[in-house]
Amino acid sequence: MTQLPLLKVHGSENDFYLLDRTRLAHALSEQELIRLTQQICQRKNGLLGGADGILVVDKGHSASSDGQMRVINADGSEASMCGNGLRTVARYLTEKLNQEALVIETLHGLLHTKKMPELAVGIPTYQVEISPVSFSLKDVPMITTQAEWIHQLIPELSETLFFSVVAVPNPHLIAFVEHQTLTSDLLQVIAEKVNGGSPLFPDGANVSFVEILGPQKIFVRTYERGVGFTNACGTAMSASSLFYVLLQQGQLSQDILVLNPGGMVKTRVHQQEDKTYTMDLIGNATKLFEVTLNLEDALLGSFTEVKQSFYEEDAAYQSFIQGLTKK
Ligand SMILES: N[C@@H](CCC[C@H](N)C(=O)O)C(=O)O
Repeated sequence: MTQLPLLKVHGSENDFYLLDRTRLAHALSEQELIRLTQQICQRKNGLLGGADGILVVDKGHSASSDGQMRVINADGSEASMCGNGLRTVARYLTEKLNQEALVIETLHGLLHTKKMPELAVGIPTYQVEISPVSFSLKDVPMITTQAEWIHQLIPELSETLFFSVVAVPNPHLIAFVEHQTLTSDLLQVIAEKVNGGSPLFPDGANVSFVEILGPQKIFVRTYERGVGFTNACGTAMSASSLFYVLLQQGQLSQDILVLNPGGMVKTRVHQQEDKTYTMDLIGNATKLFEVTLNLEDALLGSFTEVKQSFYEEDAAYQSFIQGLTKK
């Protein structure tokens, strides 16, 4: 019997099982990892309410990294980045290595993370770098003769919404909308087209609607590739902040308050000397519980012999988000 220790975490209630590969006696194969993710993440029949994905922590390959994060979406596909997930991995490695600033290896690069002052009492808070940012449609990919797609109609998706497309480095489609549209079914309809074999988006993409709430204050609702509706998507909130600065009234290098169905984060958009952009994403990194599974059972979708221990810290996050005003 192979024991599998997992830690359940969330960032703005975008929830994950964190799996530290360095703690495993049995090296998981890629097939086992995908199967495990598909089994435990199911919302109905998965492990203790399921999850949006698995964050796999490992030693980094690069000598300048403090560790590595891989992101497996609930459907078993691999994502190049996960902003909310990276905050929780930053916390995990910060506590493990006793080091407040880290460099974490992701599929497309080394990203800086650091422990920050708490957003509110009892809420562990971390800042992560969102980069590299590319407007090139080759990096999304989006199949069209254009090089970039900024604030333009995509008639195959909608006759009225203007979309902007970016890779940060995972792919995002962003549209600024009115409140009524934000809460309508349209986001799901469009995201299902984008992720349902669209010839324009062969790898699918994350799709977000953004409502401007006031100066430096937006609300982002996201339908994630490989997951579906999520409480929050860190890279989507960062991409939305970028277009808020480029297309609306947002200010470079100033805090933007980003509300989402799972709470809030802060972002900052920076332009570097070489004219490229990077974003800071700042928010909670909350531990929910630890659980030990029997791997063979879990691969078959059976979670009857789990051992659990709970953290109490989510209560502080829940009372914090109760007090957030959305307008
Ligand atoms: N929730 C994440 C993004 C996860 C990956 C996404 N589903 C993809 O396939 O690109 C975040 O916080 O950024």
